[in-house]
Amino acid sequence: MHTSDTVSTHETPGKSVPRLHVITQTRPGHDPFPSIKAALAAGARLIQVRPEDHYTDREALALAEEITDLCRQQGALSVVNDRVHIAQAVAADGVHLGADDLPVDITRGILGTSAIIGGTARDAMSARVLRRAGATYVGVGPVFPTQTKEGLPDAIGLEGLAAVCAAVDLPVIAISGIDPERARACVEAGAHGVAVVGAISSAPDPYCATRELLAAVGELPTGDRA
Ligand SMILES: Cc1ncc(COP(=O)(O)OP(=O)(O)O)c(N)n1
Ligand SMILES: Cc1nc(C(=O)O)sc1CCOP(=O)(O)O
Ligand SMILES: [Mg+2]
Repeated sequence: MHTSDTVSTHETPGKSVPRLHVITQTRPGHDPFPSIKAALAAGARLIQVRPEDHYTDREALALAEEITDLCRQQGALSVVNDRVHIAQAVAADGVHLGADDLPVDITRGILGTSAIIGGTARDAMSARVLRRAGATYVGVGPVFPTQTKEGLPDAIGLEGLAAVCAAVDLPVIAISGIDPERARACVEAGAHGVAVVGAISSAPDPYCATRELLAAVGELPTGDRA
C-alpha cells in the first residue's frame, strides 16, 4: 500500500496524536467554554480551537489563549484551526489546515518540527500529498452528513474513509457527523480517531458524551475502563 510513497512520515517529537479531537463550537449564540471544560475534565487530550470566520483576530487570540491555558492545566494539547499566527502567538501545540489555508510545508517551516500539523484530506490522493508535505495527521471527511458546517461535498462514508486509511501511514482522524457508534465504525475502518463538534457541544451532558466517545476510540484514561 505504501510502496510508491517513499518519503518518510513526519514524526512530531514527544507528541502522539490523541484519538479524540474535540472542536470548539463558535457559531453565533454558542459559548464554547462549558462543553470544552467538561470534555477536558472527562479526559479529552486534544482540543481544536476553531474560531468561525466572523471572529476577528483579536477575538480568536483571546479564545485560543484561554483554551490553550485550560489544556495545559489538564495536560491536554491544543491545536488552532486555520490561523497559524494565532497558534504561534499562544504557543499552541499545533494547527489544522485545509485546502484554503497556508500549505503544510510552509507552516512546518514557520512552526518547526515539534508542531502538530494536521491537514484536511477528502480522498487518498490529497492525503498522500499532505503526507509528503510533512503533515502529522490527516483529518478526513465529511464521513457522514453534518449539521455543523455548510458547503461540504457529499459524504464519503465508511468506504471512502477506509480507502484513505489504506493509502497513507499517517494517523487518520475522521470528521463529520460522528457519534459514539459511528466513531467505533470509523476506527474499525482504519481511522486512528475522530473529531467532533456537535456530539459534545450539543450533548445534554458533554462530560458523559466525551466519556462515551473516548471509550469508542479506545482512549479512556487508564483505570477508567470497565
Ligand atoms: C480534524 C479536522 N479535520 C478536518 C477539518 C476541516 O478543516 P478545513 O477543511 O480547513 O475546514 P474548516 O474547519 O477550516 O472550516 C478540521 N477542522 N479538523
Ligand atoms: C469543521 C468540519 N469540517 C468538516 C469536513 O468534513 O471538512 S465537517 C466539520 C464539522 C463537524 O461537526 P460535527 O461533528 O458536529 O458533525
Ligand atoms: Mg480550514
